[in-house]
Amino acid sequence: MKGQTSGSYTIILRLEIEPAVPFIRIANAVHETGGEIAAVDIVSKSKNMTVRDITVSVSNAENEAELIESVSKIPGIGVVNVSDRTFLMHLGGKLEVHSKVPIKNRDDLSHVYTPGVARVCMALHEDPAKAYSLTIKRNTVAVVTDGTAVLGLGDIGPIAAMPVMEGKAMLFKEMAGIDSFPICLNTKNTEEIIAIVKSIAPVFGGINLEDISSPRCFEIEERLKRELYIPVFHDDQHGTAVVMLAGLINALKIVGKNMSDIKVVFSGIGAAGVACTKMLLAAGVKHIVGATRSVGIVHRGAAYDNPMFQWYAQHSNPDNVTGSLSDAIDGADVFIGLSGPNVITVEDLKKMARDPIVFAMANPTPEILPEVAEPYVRVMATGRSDYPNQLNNVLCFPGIFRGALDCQATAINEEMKLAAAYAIASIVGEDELNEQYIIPSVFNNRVVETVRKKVIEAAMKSGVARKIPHGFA
Ligand SMILES: NC(=O)c1ccc[n+]([C@@H]2O[C@H](COP(=O)([O-])OP(=O)(O)OC[C@H]3O[C@@H](n4cnc5c(N)ncnc54)[C@H](O)[C@@H]3O)[C@@H](O)[C@H]2O)c1
Ligand SMILES: O=C(O)C[C@H](O)C(=O)O
Ligand SMILES: [Mg+2]
Repeated sequence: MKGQTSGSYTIILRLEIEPAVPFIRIANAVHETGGEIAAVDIVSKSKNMTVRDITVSVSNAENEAELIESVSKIPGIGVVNVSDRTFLMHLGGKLEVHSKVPIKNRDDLSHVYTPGVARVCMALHEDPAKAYSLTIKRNTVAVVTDGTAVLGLGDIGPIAAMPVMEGKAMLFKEMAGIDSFPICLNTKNTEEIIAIVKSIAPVFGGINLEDISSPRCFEIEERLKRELYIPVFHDDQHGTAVVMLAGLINALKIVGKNMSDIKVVFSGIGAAGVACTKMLLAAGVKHIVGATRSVGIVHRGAAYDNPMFQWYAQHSNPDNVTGSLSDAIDGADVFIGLSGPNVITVEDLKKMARDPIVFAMANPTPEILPEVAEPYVRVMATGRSDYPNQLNNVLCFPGIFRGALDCQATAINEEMKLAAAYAIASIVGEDELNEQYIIPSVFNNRVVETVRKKVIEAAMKSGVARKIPHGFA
């Protein structure tokens, strides 16, 4: 099946090629099945045979199978092996632990371990606050999941969640120098998760909850925030809301509309959808309508099992309309997707108000693909790195935790989140802003530093900072 290829789905075909076979035969077979050749390398060459590695971008698994079959049918070609670049990058996992102090001799050992270590233990026993200077606590964050809402893949369990959590830990380190590691829990029980996180908290300077499904995620976070004295932050709620608001602040400048006048439609009222709705209400949006696959448009008068839907009905949908997502989208200025793949169509987009803004943020497959939506929208964004305007919580969590850890904040509060959103939005200058550039790149090295600075200022102002970092008065 032909489709849009993606840099994130790349296979390497190792081929034995007889001398009589012209390379164009292979190139044609790849092209005709919708693949794109990214690189060609020679592995070995003899009189009778050349072995080459052909790196090809494909669109999906079906496309991959079709392409391999087509190439293997060419007379004089043997497919030796097919490897997947993404899988290769996961071999052995993506993280390891390094020690900061060399242990070369007995003397070193006697300081970092028995007997010297005992004196440090007793100093901490007398004053546990010294953990911030004498242990890894001040720079270490736990990435905690139960594997119930992994990206848009749903409840795939704690083991299958590992690659995402290792990825988050890598991003903490690479972007903000924060040490973190994945804690994937084999329980979905709210009380058990709360108890486990509280029990492991002594090691950590902060807790990043990740991919825990709603509505359990709301209670887990609320309770941990109340019962722990370190920042607890559910990334899918607040990281997403911060980045979405940053993107919307800039997108509205392009279309010349105000927060207070727009109608925003949400697909997905889970962790991310609810937090983004709360963020927009705080930013002055008055007309929000939310819909989910299970209950359609959430409205007053209906009885919902999910307590968050009751809250949502009270705080949205001013005209109390009923129906499906497709009904909700009529006349909307902004669509925000935090649900699942391909839930809206071009027909839905055609019903939107002038200059539609579409944030299709479900991962890995958005609510509508940019190449399908683009002719009908003014500003398009997704959560992915292979399209312009990547609205992904990675723009927030490294910087917001960097700031919180550096001032030893007891919490990450509303003021800090709002400050982070405006900080991210401000990185795109007025002269740079355009439909394809509403949000800075994840690789823009000003993001983490700008967010950190604004978050520390907000933490100090709102009274949650326990330490004033250098350069802040
Ligand atoms: N871009 C980002 O930074 C970012 C951040 C967080 C979440 N997300 C994406 O948002 C989505 C929801 O995440 P969450 O943490 O809120 O999960 P969640 O489990 O808390 O909520 C999921 C919500 O989406 C709805 N939904 C799920 N699949 C659907 C489908 N196929 N069609 C219609 N509705 C569907 C559910 O009914 C529910 O309301 C995921 O796809 C996730 O990848 C993106
Ligand atoms: O992991 C991501 O890419 C973003 C977000 O946390 C998600 O769950 O989709
Ligand atoms: Mg997530």
